[in-house]
Amino acid sequence: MYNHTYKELITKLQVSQEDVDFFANMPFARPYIDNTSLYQPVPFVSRHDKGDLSDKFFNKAINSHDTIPRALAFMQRPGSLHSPPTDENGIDLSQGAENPFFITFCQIESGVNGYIDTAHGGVLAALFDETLGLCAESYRVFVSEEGGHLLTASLQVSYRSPVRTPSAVIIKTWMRRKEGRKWFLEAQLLDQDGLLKAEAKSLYIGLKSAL
Ligand SMILES: CCCCCCCCCC(=O)SCCNC(=O)CCNC(=O)[C@H](O)C(C)(C)COP(=O)(O)OP(=O)(O)OC[C@H]1O[C@@H](n2cnc3c(N)ncnc32)[C@H](O)[C@@H]1OP(=O)(O)O
Repeated sequence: MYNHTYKELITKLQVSQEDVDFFANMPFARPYIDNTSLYQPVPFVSRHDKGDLSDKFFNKAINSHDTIPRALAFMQRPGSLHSPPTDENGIDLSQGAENPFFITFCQIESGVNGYIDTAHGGVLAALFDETLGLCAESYRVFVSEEGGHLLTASLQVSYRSPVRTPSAVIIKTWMRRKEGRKWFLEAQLLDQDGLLKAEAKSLYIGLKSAL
């Protein structure tokens, strides 16, 4: 999977100041970038070239001026999240659409179009999968402190309204519940005006042994 652990990568890689400055000009992103925010910018690990053949889809194929030139990730500041409150079904009550655990902002250009001026649904599914995967990995590392990599077992996307290009979007992701090796997560993709564009539900499964 990687020659480094996710914890090493998210701790050591740098957040691009250019990406922060780019999204800081957008009103819908500013509350997350503000110093008083409950969120902190974290490296979008899969956008970084690690000198090997991992993450090529995100750090090369869709990392160009006419595809997805900018992507910026945020995570809830760790601290109050250990042993988060759960209900009788194991649902994490500390997270949801109003208080997602992991967020990404993406600038989407016409190089990922399907129809004219419209982002391809497969690319939106990939953005969901990656952000949900990073959410699950970050939760695993910083909250539940468990070992073992997670793989996508299923991803269900509901497309509510076309995503126009070029445009900037926010993808909010959160942990729903955990059952043994099975991690259930949810997500929303919204435009700059806060309109819901797509929703997703995913299942990640912790590997029994290393890849
Ligand atoms: C590190 C930073 C990067 C983070 C971002 C990453 C995001 C992108 C991640 C990916 O895109 S990964 C690539 C796409 N995914 C794959 O290639 C996974 C291919 N599938 C597999 O390798 C295996 O099917 C898998 C590891 C997911 C599960 O195999 P296991 O042998 O470990 O599972 P097992 O068959 O023992 O099932 C365990 C439980 O999960 C359930 N399950 C397994 N697959 C399922 C499925 N597809 N849908 C629903 N349930 C499923 C299964 O029923 C069972 O439930 P119960 O415990 O309740 O009985």
